[in-house]
Amino acid sequence: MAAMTVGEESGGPLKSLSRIFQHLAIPDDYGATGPSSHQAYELKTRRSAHLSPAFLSTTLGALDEALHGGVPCGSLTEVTGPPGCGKTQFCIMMSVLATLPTRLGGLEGAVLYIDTESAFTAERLVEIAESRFPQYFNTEEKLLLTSSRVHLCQELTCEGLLQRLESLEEEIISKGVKLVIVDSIASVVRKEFDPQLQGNIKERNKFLGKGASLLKYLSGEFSVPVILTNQITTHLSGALPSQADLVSPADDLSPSEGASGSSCLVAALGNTWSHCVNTRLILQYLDSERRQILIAKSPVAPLTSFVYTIKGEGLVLQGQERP
Ligand SMILES: Nc1ncnc2c1ncn2[C@@H]1O[C@H](COP(=O)(O)OP(=O)(O)OP(=O)(O)O)[C@@H](O)[C@H]1O
Repeated sequence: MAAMTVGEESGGPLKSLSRIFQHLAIPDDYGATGPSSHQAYELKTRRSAHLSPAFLSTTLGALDEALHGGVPCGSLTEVTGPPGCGKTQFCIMMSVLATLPTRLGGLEGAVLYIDTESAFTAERLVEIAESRFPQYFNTEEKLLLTSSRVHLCQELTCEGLLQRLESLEEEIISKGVKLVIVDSIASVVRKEFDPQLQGNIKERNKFLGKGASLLKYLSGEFSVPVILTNQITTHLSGALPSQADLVSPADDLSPSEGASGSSCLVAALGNTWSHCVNTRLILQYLDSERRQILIAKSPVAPLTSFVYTIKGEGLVLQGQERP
C-alpha cells in the first residue's frame, strides 16, 4: 500500500487528525506542560512492553526454560559451531516459528533471512513446518502463508551485506518483519579478511563493529530477535590463538573442553565481535548422531547444555522425541 499523508485520508485533515489522536497512547498523568523526558521514556517502554513479546520460543522445552522463554527479542543471538552441526537447520526452524500465530508461540510476522552461503532451501522450510506442526499445517494455504512470510536475500560480499543492513529499517517496517537472520556472518567475513594480516584485522573489526551496531539498533528499536551464525575455532594448547580471535574466558568454556583442558573452543571473528553478541549458543558434535547445544553466554541463563538430534522436524532435544 502506498504511504498516505494525514490530509489524504478520507474525511479531510481535521477529522483525520482527531482520529489519529484517538489512537495515541497518552498517559493519564500527561499534564498541561506535556511529558517530561522521563515520562516520554516510560511511554516508549510501556508501549514496547505491551506490543512485543520478550522472546521467540525455540520450542526446545529445556532450552527455552533456561533462556527464560527462548531467543530474546531486542538483542543479538549468535549460533556458532563446526560445519554441519545444525546452525542452518536451527535458523530455518526459527523462521517457521516466527511466522506462526501467537497462540502457538510464534510472532505472527515476517522473517528477513540473509543467506551468505546459499544454504537455505524452501523445501526444508516446508518439511520442518509440516513435520513439526502437522496439525496446524494441514492446508496448503497455511504453508504458503508461512513460506511467503520468509523473505530470503542472498548477500555474498561484506559490502553487499552492510548495504543490506543499512536498508533493513525500511524492510522491517514495510514487511512486518519480526525476526532477522544472518546465516552466516563468518563465511562472508572470512572470505574477505585474512586474519594473518594485521591491517586486515582492523578492517574486519571495523566492518563487524558497524554491522553489529546496525543490527543492535534495529533489534532494540523494533524489539525483534536477531540470530547470526558463526563458525568455531579450536585452539590447541601451545598454539596461542591470535589476540583478535580470543573471546572472553567465560565464552570459552565447554563441558568437553573447559578452560583447564588441552584445547578450547572459541567463536570465530575475534574479541570485538564476541562482545557484540548478547547470547551465544554453541552447537557441537557428541557422536555421529547426537549433538549438543550449549548456552555459552547469556544475560539470564547459566552455562548449560542439552543433547539434541536433527530430524525431519528440525532440532529435537533428547527426551522430547515424539513417539
Ligand atoms: N531432513 C533432514 N532430516 C534429518 N537431518 C537433516 C535433514 N536435513 C539436514 N539434516 C542434518 O543437518 C546437517 C546439516 O546441518 P546444517 O546445514 O544446519 O549445518 P551448519 O551447521 O549450518 O553447517 P555449515 O557451517 O557448513 O553451514 C546434516 O549433516 C544432517 O545431519
